[in-house]
Amino acid sequence: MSGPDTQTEAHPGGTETETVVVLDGVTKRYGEVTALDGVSLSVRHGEFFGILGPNGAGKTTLVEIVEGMREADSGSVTVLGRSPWPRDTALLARMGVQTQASAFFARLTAAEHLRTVAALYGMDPAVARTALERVGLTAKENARIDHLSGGQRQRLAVATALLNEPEMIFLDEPTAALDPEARRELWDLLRSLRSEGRTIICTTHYLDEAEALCDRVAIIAEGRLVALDSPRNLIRSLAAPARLLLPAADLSAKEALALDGVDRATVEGDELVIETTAANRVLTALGDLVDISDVTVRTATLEDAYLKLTGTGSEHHR
Ligand SMILES: Nc1ncnc2c1ncn2[C@@H]1O[C@H](COP(=O)(O)OP(=O)(O)OP(=O)(O)O)[C@@H](O)[C@H]1O
Repeated sequence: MSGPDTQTEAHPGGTETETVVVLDGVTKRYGEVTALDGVSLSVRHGEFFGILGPNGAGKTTLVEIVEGMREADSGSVTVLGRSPWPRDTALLARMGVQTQASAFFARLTAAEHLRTVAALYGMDPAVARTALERVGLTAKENARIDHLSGGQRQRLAVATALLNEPEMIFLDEPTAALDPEARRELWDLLRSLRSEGRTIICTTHYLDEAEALCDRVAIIAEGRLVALDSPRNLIRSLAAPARLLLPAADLSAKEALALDGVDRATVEGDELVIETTAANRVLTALGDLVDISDVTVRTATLEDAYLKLTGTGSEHHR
């Protein structure tokens, strides 16, 4: 369905996808600092779109311009077919912005907090109940916010973005400071929001999160868009090698290097680390030489791609 508020984008396969956000040459300066430097990108309807980048890269500035909270110095911005600046209340009603957990009314209960936020935005306070149900917090509706766990508080933060049943949701580091179990539970919730057909724009510092959730990821460094693709394509386009790990006692680096397809072989502690872009071929060859159950395969991750693109860190981490 292509309504009057959306634009369509032709794809090589011939299909057309609705585009809900279009940025063209967006630049933003704060005095001497160029926070965004000619960023052009588009976000498709219904996608989970990640924005990644080192601290100070310009992510918040980018999201705030899309939300209509900041004005770009130059370039054009279209959201759901409209300009977000100057603030457009009809557009705001179609967006949900996750409030930061630190912005909560800490002494209120979860339900009171949501009713207060709803009232602030002129919504019926009854929407609080639906939002609490949606994030699985009904049992905690009467619990004070300062008595909630970190995961419950983050769910409440997501609930604030759902009060107006928005078409687009903006999330800002939704799983910051959560333990692994709480993160995974929140990921399930976020996936279910996406499966309802909502478009989600999410900043994160966690590469595993982007890999697990995002359809596409924009990587921003020093105000510029350095990559935009699916996590899988980003990993593939950089041809980051897979690493095969096995006990150093099983095979020497020299023997490994003699195998077809091995790019590098180094001993790290008591492990032999083999790098290859032909993991299947090398594994087959290793099967004749060592007990294959001793071999651990680590395929390239978004983190490999990210470190290469942003020029930070070591390429040889695991
Ligand atoms: N209101 C402001 N006034 C002046 N400089 C600002 C302002 N907001 C951001 N900046 C600067 O603009 C640049 C981009 O900041 P921004 O907050 O957009 O980055 P970010 O990628 O969101 O960073 P982080 O991951 O640390 O939140 C930084 O150099 C920052 O110091």
